[in-house]
Amino acid sequence: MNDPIITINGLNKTYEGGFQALTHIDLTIQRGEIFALLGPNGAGKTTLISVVCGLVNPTAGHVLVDGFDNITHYRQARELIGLVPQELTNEAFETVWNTVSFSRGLFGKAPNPAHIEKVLKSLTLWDKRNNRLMTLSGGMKRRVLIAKALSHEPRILFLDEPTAGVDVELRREMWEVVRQLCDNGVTIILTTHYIEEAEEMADRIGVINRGELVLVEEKAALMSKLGSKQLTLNLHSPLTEMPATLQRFELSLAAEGYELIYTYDGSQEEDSHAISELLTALEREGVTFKDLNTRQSSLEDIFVDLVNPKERA
Ligand SMILES: Nc1ncnc2c1ncn2[C@@H]1O[C@H](COP(=O)(O)OP(=O)(O)OP(=O)(O)O)[C@@H](O)[C@H]1O
Repeated sequence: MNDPIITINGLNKTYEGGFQALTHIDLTIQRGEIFALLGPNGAGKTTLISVVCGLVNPTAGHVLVDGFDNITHYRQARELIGLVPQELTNEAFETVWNTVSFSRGLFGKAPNPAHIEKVLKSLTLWDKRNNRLMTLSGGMKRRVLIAKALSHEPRILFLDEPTAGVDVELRREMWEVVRQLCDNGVTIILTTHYIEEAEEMADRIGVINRGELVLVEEKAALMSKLGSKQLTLNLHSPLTEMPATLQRFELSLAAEGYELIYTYDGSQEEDSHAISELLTALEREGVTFKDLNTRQSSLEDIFVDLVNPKERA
């Protein structure tokens, strides 16, 4: 698939005061995908989407939105984008219908009640269309923000931390809404610091840390790399070095020699043979253990390694 809808080239952002929030970001978003931008607090996620949406000026670099430069052709580029901000900023006394219709007007689009109706129905807000926003639950308020962002029929939707601070049920509901939008042909870019959210939702994942994009990969490829497993044996007595007869196995020592760690590809048939061979070799060598456990590496391991490499060293 190579049908870019957003192309970001050499983007830098230094805020007044000298803080560099983005460092040379190159990124292409494909039409129709769900792209998750994953990063810890303060990594630069909001800055990046604000630059792409034309709300913050870059210090250097370019952004093309479906071929339109987002500065020289701001209006055309912006019209293609819907942005769901992080904070709930709704007009408390306004009705759902009026708020969403008004948002459409802000883009200079002629009223289109049929479109507003479709959006409200798709977000199960139709029954609430005459309710004032202050009377809605938190989940409904979030859906109103999405409805506002979709009111002018954008082809790309940015969701900035769509599920920050919401409960599990509402998170699942938001995921479902996002999936449906994607099924309707809207390209989705969401920021999150929940690994689970990126894992659940995204076709591709980009990891941003301290203003740098440190990884961009198809989720499926990333997950297949995560197949590796670790078997940890807690030894009775520590090993100071690896016995020669064990060197053919992929072993390492930890916890001052009290832990023997065997790393293997959990998806292979041969692995089970290798494990029994290892256990036999240990017995011959007189290496005994009091406990053992296995674990599978996760996206979280990769994320922690990328974002904080020293922590796990
Ligand atoms: N207007 C500004 N002036 C100066 N520094 C700013 C400004 N806006 C953001 N920053 C700084 O830029 C860095 C990146 O902020 P940004 O909001 O983009 O991060 P984020 O990844 O979205 O974080 P979070 O997950 O907490 O929302 C932070 O260190 C922040 O303090």
